[in-house]
Amino acid sequence: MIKARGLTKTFQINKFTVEAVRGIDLDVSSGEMVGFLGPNGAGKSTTLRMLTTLLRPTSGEANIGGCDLLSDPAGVRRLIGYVGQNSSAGVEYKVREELVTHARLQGLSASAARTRVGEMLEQYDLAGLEDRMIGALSGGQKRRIDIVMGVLHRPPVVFFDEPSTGLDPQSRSNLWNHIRNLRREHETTVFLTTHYLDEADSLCDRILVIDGGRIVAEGTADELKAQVNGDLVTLETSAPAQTATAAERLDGAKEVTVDGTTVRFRIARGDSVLPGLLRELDRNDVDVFSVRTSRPTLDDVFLTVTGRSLRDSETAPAFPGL
Ligand SMILES: Nc1ncnc2c1ncn2[C@@H]1O[C@H](COP(=O)(O)OP(=O)(O)OP(=O)(O)O)[C@@H](O)[C@H]1O
Repeated sequence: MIKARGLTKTFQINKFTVEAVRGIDLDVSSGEMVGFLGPNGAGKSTTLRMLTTLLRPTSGEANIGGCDLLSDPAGVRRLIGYVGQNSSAGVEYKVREELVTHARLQGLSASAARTRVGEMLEQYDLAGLEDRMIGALSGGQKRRIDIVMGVLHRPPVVFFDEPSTGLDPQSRSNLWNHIRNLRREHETTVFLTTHYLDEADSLCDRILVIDGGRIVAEGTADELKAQVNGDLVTLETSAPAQTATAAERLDGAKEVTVDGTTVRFRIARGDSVLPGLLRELDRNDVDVFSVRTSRPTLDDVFLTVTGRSLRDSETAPAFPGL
């Protein structure tokens, strides 16, 4: 349903060149839900804007449902819905009038537009708000209006750009249910960008990790987690240096780090090696205040494939191409 080969986008700002997207290949099947995960400035929105015909690629090719991005942009637009980062709904309009106008622009007749908007308002828990001004709605309600605007015409492919940014946890989980329903009810293909690992983990069949304009990892959440070697063991002790030395001696222990009183390391089957380590520390009069083992997360995947944590990357340079 979505196919791209060698997609690139280079921006020229004065004498600087920003290589925002550096050759991306994509194959998304019909009905698949794919997450495009990466830190700020990784190239997610630029890729999305190219795939939705909002931005012309510098090179490469792509098609959506068989319609070529460059030679048939109108065909692409008929097949897609796009929910951008910023709301496109007019804040000074009433909910129903804005949505009906939007449905009419999508080619629905006046009566079909009214019927469709009524159904969507029910479905997206917006019934009763028909005559409220959009500007006076809550963040979660506005986000649901954005989604309704993106899917009113029942497109087979919907692109979401960071759908839940700025929402509280309850609104996020509510929004996720609406995104899941799109596939359940209409077999919609969903392609979404996010920097929330839990969002990608919870919603997506497949995750593409993008960093510096390139796809650096790809797979299901489980496949990606399996690339990270071992569980993360975290200990708080009275003698961190001694604890780190003991951890380093364990067969297969990796990435041993000390941070204050906290010692962390990775090892396969962390639960089974801990008793021996704790006995040794006890024999050496080291007090252990707490112990935790955790299975790899998508954050660990990001760290493994890019060498940086996704959170640290929030402060990554704005111009990775330089
Ligand atoms: N119109 C533009 N002109 C110049 N540079 C741009 C433009 N749009 C994006 N960039 C640069 O391209 C790179 C990729 O930006 P992009 O918005 O695609 O990243 P992103 O992964 O979507 O980030 P975020 O999570 O912050 O939205 C960044 O370095 C950004 O500064």
